[in-house]
Amino acid sequence: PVEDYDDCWLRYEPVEDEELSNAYRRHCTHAYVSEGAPELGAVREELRRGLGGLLGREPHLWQHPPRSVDGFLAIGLPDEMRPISESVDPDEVRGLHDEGYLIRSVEWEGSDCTVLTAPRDRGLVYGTFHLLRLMATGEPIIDLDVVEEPANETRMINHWDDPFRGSVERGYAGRTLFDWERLPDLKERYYDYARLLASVGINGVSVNNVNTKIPGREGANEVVSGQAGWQLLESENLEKVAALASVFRQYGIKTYLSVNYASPMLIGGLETADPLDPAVEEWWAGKAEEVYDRIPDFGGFVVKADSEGQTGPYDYDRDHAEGANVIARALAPHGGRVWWRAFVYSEHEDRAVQAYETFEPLDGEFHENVTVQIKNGPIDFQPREPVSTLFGAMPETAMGCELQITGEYTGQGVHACYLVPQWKEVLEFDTDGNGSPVKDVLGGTEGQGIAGVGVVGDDPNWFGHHLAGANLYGYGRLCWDPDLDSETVTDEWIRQSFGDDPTTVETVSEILLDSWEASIDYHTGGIGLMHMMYNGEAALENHYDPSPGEWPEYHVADGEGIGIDRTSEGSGYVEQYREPVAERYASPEDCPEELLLFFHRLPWEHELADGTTVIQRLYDNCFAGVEEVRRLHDRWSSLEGDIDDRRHRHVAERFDEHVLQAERWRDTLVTFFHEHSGVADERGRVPLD
Ligand SMILES: CO[C@H]1[C@H](O)[C@@H](O)[C@H](O)O[C@@H]1C(=O)O
Repeated sequence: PVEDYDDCWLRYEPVEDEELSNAYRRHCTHAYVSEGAPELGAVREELRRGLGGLLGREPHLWQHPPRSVDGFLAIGLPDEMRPISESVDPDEVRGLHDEGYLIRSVEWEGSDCTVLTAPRDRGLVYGTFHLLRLMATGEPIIDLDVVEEPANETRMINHWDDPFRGSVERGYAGRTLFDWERLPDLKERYYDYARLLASVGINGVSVNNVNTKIPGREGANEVVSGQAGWQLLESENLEKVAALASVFRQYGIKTYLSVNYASPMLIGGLETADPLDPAVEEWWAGKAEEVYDRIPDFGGFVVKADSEGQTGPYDYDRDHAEGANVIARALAPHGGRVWWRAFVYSEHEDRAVQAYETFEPLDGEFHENVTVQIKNGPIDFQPREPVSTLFGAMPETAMGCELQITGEYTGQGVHACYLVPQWKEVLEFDTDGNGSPVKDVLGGTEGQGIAGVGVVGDDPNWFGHHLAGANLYGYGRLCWDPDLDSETVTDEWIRQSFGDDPTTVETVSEILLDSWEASIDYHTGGIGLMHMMYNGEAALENHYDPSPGEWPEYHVADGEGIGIDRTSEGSGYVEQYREPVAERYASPEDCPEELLLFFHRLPWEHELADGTTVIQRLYDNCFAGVEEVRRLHDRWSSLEGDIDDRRHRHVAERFDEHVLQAERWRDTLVTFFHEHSGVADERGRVPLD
């Protein structure tokens, strides 16, 4: 059966502005696309779909540059499209990053020629999407002089899909997109997914959950009925992965696999997975050989080890460098890389200090082809966290920043919560107060980059919530260019997804850009508290509902006050930051208010800079968060009739739920704060009636 699903931001709606569409037709009705690599097939396909939609007729694709037309597109590598490419300096193109591209308007034999060229085929794919994005957002395409290069080498999506169960851990958009039972049979949707990813410059996908064994259900190394994620590495399942890789490859996307650290035992039948055991070394080398025989451009392995029930090198009293390096040695001959997750924590008074204590001492110990994948914050994708101390602490190690695109702690696809402003805050964070922002620590270095926990599922709208699509779009754009501002990225997505009606663009932009701060306010009180969610067995409420009482160690609320002392008097976490960052966080006066109770334990009546007490600020923020959600709800309602009914109604219904759920968070938190502080709200709202 033909699957019916959204085109998302690749809708290519007809250009209504006549003058604009005439200009586009003059330059794009004819296109010369050089032969070359599989990626060129993707380029042709996208030109047909894009120009077909935008201009109402498919482009005339030529095998030779047309001389009988006023204008045309010329797309190809410099050597493959002489003499046209001579109108662009070949050294300039060769000097570009491998994935870079150049789009330049030139005159060629009396015609207006728009040249798209690049050092490698992948750049032509990105350039084609750039050109179509300009047209889909109503931008002129005359006098173009675009030179683009990605800031981050690796721009990856981590799927937390459980292949054989078909579920997606922390997924809120239906079941896994990949039909693992039917693979290697391919579906059209896999190509459309690859198009979406390539259109925002994503060049890596790990296809399965980092929890390759279901924690708690399987003894460390037992095998239970029904296949699990780790089994994708088994020979008979590799053809399924290879099939997906063949789709992604056409769009310049490398395929990665999450593997279980005990694979030598689970799959190889060995007695151990000890990284220093020669038989284990040999096993990984053999397995890597087998994988690359089938997938020559395989990206590598993502590993969650010694974390939340997943086994790891600690089982053999080995450290994480020893653990990662045995796999890295197996991948090195094939150009593969290990993305080794630093999400390691266990019984410790302050969870925040652990990743640094575990990995900082290992700086420089990892092989060159190991990337330590670090979550943006020290806890776990909370609405707002301080930035992980590791980004300023491992100069001799390739690092990756792990962000969460799916909204595990920000409303799980029911609430509208746009995370681009959060990611901007993370990437702009200055690790040493001396101009070393995370984006520069990560950018431009082989093996470094960003990995985002995926958000798609097999829902027709892909994301559960139509507005959640903006998160995947924005993630890709920021990975490519972290200097882009939130407003620009947001505007692009809205125009490509909902058209360019000024009221719609302005309103949806406002809703998206204001949603994150609102989410922080009603989920946390907005001054540094976090991790107050339900964590019980009831899967539906898990991390969705409020339950501050469940986590005393994350707020230590009592009759005296609230907050965690992470200064040198307390857990000492603050000392992991470099000066002068540590000094600023260590002082309650200088610490940014939005992180105050993460670093400091304060009396309820402690006065903040404007004289408001801590408790009153918590009340005010929780109420303000709900007021803001109501306002955004009404803003969306006002767009009825401007946006198609199907999507407008879907989002409107979710906003109804969003308001109710935000009220539940507010009421639970303010009651919890009141019960501990005994301080009533100056505005008479708490205690609640
Ligand atoms: C994949 O497991 C996840 C787990 O669902 C989630 O609650 C937490 O965010 O972190 C884990 C991790 O990042 O490994």
